[in-house]
Amino acid sequence: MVVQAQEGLRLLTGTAGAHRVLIATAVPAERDAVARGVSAGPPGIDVVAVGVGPAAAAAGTATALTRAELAGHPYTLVVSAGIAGGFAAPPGTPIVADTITAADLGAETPDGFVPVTDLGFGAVTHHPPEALVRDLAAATSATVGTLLTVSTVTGTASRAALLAQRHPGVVGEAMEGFGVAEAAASHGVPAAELRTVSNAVGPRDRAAWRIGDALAALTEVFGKAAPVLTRWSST
Ligand SMILES: O=C(O)c1cccc(C(=O)CC[C@H]2O[C@@H](n3cnc4c(=O)[nH]cnc43)[C@H](O)[C@@H]2O)c1
Repeated sequence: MVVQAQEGLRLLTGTAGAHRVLIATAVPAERDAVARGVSAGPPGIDVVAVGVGPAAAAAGTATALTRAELAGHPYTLVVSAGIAGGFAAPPGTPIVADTITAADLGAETPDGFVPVTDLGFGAVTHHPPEALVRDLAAATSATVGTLLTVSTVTGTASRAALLAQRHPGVVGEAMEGFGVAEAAASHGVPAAELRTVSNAVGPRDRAAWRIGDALAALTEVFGKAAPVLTRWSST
């Protein structure tokens, strides 16, 4: 069911209730894959496509959160979802973030990259609730680790190696997680990130992206995750 629509923003499968989950994807194909997965599960989960990149993700997520608050049925949990590049995991693998980090939010200096937090500004990392990460990983068999948010898709082996060295425990990169988490934090709502791998992070080879496999896996993963998300958002 389409609850609300505006340019580039559609909410699906929603019901009004005390506890509601907002899932934010980048593109409509990801939204539809996730919506197929959660449609057989418990009610109270909305899926919205917010656009590609951290800025679009933050704006779209904040808009959906504000609308829900004004309508008197606020969200109690937000999830960034979609496909992702994997650092070691093969295509189709589910990955869940215990750490959501903006990998390129900072300054380049002669001594290397400096995150904005070291410059005295803002945040570069969000930590989803530990119990939620554990429960999602158990339900979906996802690999747990750091999910990076980048504004530029990694396209060389040297950049991939640099990110892996800078972020021990990294499992994947995508382009929205940090924006979604920033919007959630500004509304006092916990955030998580759950994705499936479509490609290896490294030398650019768009023809090797297994988008169909990753989207099919996304549907399966969110079918398993839906009861966890609903249960967790009501505790
Ligand atoms: O072309 C299609 O049919 C299609 C269907 C679904 C999704 C797409 C995308 O291109 C989604 C872009 C989205 O994917 C994330 N992503 C995936 N791999 C990476 C990566 O290696 N590095 C960074 N981001 C990646 C990202 O969140 C994009 O927003 C196309």
